[in-house]
Amino acid sequence: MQVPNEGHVAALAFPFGTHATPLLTLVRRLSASAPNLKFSFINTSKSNQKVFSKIKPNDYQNIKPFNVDDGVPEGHVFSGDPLEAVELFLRAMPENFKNGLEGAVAETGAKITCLLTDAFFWFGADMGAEMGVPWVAFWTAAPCSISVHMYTDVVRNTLKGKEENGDETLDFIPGMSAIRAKDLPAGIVHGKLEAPFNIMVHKMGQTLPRATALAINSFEEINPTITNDLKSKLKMVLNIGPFDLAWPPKSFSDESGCIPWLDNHDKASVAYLSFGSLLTPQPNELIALAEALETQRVPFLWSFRDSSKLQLLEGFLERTSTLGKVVPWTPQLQVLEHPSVGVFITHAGWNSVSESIARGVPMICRPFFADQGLNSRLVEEVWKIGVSVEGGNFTKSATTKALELVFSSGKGGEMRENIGNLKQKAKIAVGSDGSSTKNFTSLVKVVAGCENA
Ligand SMILES: O=c1ccn([C@@H]2O[C@H](COP(=O)(O)OP(=O)(O)O[C@H]3O[C@H](CO)[C@@H](O)[C@H](O)[C@H]3O)[C@@H](O)[C@H]2O)c(=O)[nH]1
Repeated sequence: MQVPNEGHVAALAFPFGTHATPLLTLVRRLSASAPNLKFSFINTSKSNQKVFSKIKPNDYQNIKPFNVDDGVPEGHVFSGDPLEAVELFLRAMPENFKNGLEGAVAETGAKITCLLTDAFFWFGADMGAEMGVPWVAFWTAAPCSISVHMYTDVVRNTLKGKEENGDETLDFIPGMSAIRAKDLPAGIVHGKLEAPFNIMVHKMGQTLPRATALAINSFEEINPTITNDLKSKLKMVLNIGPFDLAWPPKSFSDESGCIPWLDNHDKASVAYLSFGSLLTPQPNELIALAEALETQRVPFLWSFRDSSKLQLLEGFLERTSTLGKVVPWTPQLQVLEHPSVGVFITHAGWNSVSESIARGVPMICRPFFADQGLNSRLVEEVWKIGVSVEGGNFTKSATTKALELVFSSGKGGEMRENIGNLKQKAKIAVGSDGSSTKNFTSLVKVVAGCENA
């Protein structure tokens, strides 16, 4: 493919959760495929520091980070509500990004030729149109979750007056017959529909048909019906993942010694626990989870990010010091790759689910918010590669039951077989002739402005 000598791609990042990291991964891959193009990565200073600190300067030579206002007023004291920082940022949008774009143009001396944004940023459609450049939206989660945001009005109209216990299924949407109203993210039929975040994702669903392309960190074969339906509604749908299989990181750090610890365990015997970059379960759930692990004598490796809550596990930590290992952060990809890991106890954030699929590890899901309920339902009911904790939260009995199911029942064997098959499909998708590889080539053409080349 001939890539033009000029071009300046501006990437606009959502600075919360695991959003900016996959966008930067994508930008790095694009810049490796189109080294003649300039890339500006526009994000808050805090998030830029975090995501760029994980990579070496050599790995982003033609990518320049630019900082934008995070919307936090001077001297602001946070209340402790995790959504507060998000809402302040949403209020600062899109003006902060407009300033960021101006700064990127002024400093590089190159006008923008393509706008690549987190799909949340519905205003990318107008910005792209004003600049006369393509708007490429990037969805960091599964095809299923973008689909529910596209169908929000249909779901609201169809379920109006019917929603009693949340068991109504979305069988009126292609590929969604297993999804129940109660699996949906808040803001579609339940929760505060007028909350700023929910307004943003609603607008996103309405605006995406204007995007030149939608790139997704997934692969077509995982939900072909949903992907085909999206293709019928959008100009170009490009599943280009799973990223961690397509472009595995070159190195990793294991400061807490997780891998040597796993080396000392039997095949498929360990439960790995992590709840992503944002969450820690409530104290009663942490205690119930710990009790189940201890009683079942399941060796465990626990990524426990909020050290202030560790005191809740006093006693347990001492009693289980030879059974388990609790660390502040793990090299998750390498952990899931390790043959000793037999199950992943997860909040079902999309990156975690996708990484577990790509490494063939069945899951026990305890979803909290956003797309996590949908992902858990897909894991349990559609792909049959794991189970959700009964009753929706960790109790000792529900966790014990889930552990027994995965480790000691025939169903656990079926889950391992099913996830092995899905893993193979993922590998084929990112192989030289696979669907994700071909889609990525199409994306490079769009971003480089030579989609007809
Ligand atoms: O000890 C750890 C814990 C996590 N991770 C990594 O952190 C990421 C966590 O991502 P994810 O599982 O998606 O969780 P969140 O950080 O909670 O992700 C937010 O963003 C996701 C993508 O949009 C959504 O699916 C989630 O619901 C939302 O909470 C993964 O890549 C993990 O490999 C580590 O490397 N080590």
